[in-house]
Amino acid sequence: MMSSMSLSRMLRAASVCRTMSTATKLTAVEVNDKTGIATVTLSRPPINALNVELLHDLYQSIKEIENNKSRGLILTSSNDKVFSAGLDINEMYRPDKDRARLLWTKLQDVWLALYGCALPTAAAINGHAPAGGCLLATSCEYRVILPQCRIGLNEIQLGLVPPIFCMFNFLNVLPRRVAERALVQGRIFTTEQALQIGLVDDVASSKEKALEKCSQFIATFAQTNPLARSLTKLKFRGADLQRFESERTNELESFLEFIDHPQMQEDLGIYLEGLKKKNRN
Ligand SMILES: CCCCC/C=C/C(=O)SCCNC(=O)CCNC(=O)[C@H](O)C(C)(C)COP(=O)(O)OP(=O)(O)OC[C@H]1O[C@@H](n2cnc3c(N)ncnc32)[C@H](O)[C@@H]1OP(=O)(O)O
Repeated sequence: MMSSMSLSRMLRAASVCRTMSTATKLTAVEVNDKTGIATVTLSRPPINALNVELLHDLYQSIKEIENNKSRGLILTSSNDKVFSAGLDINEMYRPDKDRARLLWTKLQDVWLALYGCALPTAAAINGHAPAGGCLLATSCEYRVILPQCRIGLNEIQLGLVPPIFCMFNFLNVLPRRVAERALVQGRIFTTEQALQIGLVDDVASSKEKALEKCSQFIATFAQTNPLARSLTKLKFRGADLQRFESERTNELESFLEFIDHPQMQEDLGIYLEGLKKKNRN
């Protein structure tokens, strides 16, 4: 039976949170009317693998939140073990070429929207965040992770060359030599290691506490002029955004060329089979 305590807590929560009108299917957007902070929840079971549709919905959600002048954006996952498994490998293995083009373009759009977002952004990393999952988290300004998670940019272990925006994200949060070594080794870090090197800012014992810490980070800007804040952020990130724009077409073509290569297809097939075999054994 529900206690009166939990019922009143639910009623309180219901009165301050509203779902955004155009919330889409694979991302749920909830705005807290008291704080003005919007939470975007990745909701593509089982592991939030980033396919064309999830990337599309995520892009729409970020833009909608930015246009609605929320006070900040928190990114999290509906899965209690996985924040995001990164790009959906099925979109790259024996791909439909038009769809692969769309996948990469949408990944670029999401990076641009999140990395260049005018609002304060934070990630409540409530599960593993390999590859594209880590990319999303490190596009934000602040990260809180849960215990026993794994996070990192392991693209190189799949034979994929990390795109330039992976480099920008790592250079933005890690010392240069740590960033370079992590990328060339395709390192996946434990929660403790991620905290120690500064890949994440804090650790929380539950998703709720992680969300709370993210809200507290965003609240530190309550007295700051929002325009001055966003222009300062863009001054820091502007050179990366400009370089990205000048290389985005080349990066798209190299990605398509890369995944078209027979050896690459063989490697991706083996990797995917390895992931599936793990569950059969
Ligand atoms: C050209 C440069 C590109 C750079 C940009 C980004 C690239 C990428 O993101 S590449 C993707 C790299 N991702 C990974 O290497 C992650 C692989 N997955 C895992 O490590 C784990 O699945 C996990 C830690 C994310 C979750 O572990 P667990 O909770 O134990 O879940 P399972 O491993 O049992 O997975 C469930 C189910 O999902 C399939 N799967 C996992 N990851 C992916 C994926 N990225 N794409 C597609 N499918 C994936 C896995 O095979 C299982 O399938 P079934 O056995 O059929 O249930």
